[in-house]
Amino acid sequence: MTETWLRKHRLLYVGATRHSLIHAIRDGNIDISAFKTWLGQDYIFVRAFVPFIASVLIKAWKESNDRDNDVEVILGGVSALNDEISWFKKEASKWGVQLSNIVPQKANQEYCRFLESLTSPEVEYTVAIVAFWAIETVYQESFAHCLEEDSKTAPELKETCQRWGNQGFAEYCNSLRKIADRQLENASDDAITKAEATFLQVLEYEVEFWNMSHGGT
Ligand SMILES: Cc1ncc(CN)c(N)n1
Repeated sequence: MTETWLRKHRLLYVGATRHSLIHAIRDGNIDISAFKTWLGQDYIFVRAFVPFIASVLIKAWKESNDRDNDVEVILGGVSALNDEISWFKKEASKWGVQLSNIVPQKANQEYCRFLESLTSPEVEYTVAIVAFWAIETVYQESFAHCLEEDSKTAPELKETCQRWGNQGFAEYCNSLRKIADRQLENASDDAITKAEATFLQVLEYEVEFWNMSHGGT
C-alpha cells in the first residue's frame, strides 16, 4: 500500500524530500540564517513529537501482537528522539541559537497541533503508524540526499545530515514502513482512506515546515 501511495503522490513526496533548503545544504550554498531558523523551529517540533510517539507506543502495545515487535521498533524511535533532543541543545549552542527564546512560527504551530490531534485514542493505530512512518521517512530521505557521493555539503553540516541520513535510521524507517503496510493490509476501507489522507497531510506539513526557514510563516 505505501508503495502505491508513494507512486500516486510522487510530486508531493518529492516536494517534501527534495525541498530547496535540502538542495541548498547539498549544494553547499545554504544561508546559515535559514539553517539556524530550521534548527530552532525543529527543536520545538521534536518536543511536541514526544507525546505523539508515546501515544503511538500505547496504541502498539494495545493492538499489536508480541511476535510482531512493534513496541520494540517504536521504543527504538523513543531512544532516537531522546538523543535528538540532546543533540539539538548541543547544536544550538554551537551555532549561538538561544532555544529558550524561540517562538514557534505558524506552520510549526499548525504541525504540532496536527500531531496532538493524532494522539487521541480515537485515532486508529493504522492511521497513527502511517503518520509516524511518513514523518520519520521525510527526514531520512531528505538528509540522506545531502550525504550522497556527489554532494557538496559543508563539513559543519555533515553531522546534522548523518543524524537522519545514516543507515541505522534508514533501517528503522523501513521497520516502521513494514508495520504500516501490515496494518494497512488488515484495515477497513475507512481506515485506509483516513490513513492516506493523513499521509498527504504529513507531506504538506513537512513542505510548510521547510518553507519557514525561507521566511515562510
Ligand atoms: C519537521 C520534522 N519532521 C521529522 C523529523 C524527524 N524526527 C523532525 N525532527 N522534524
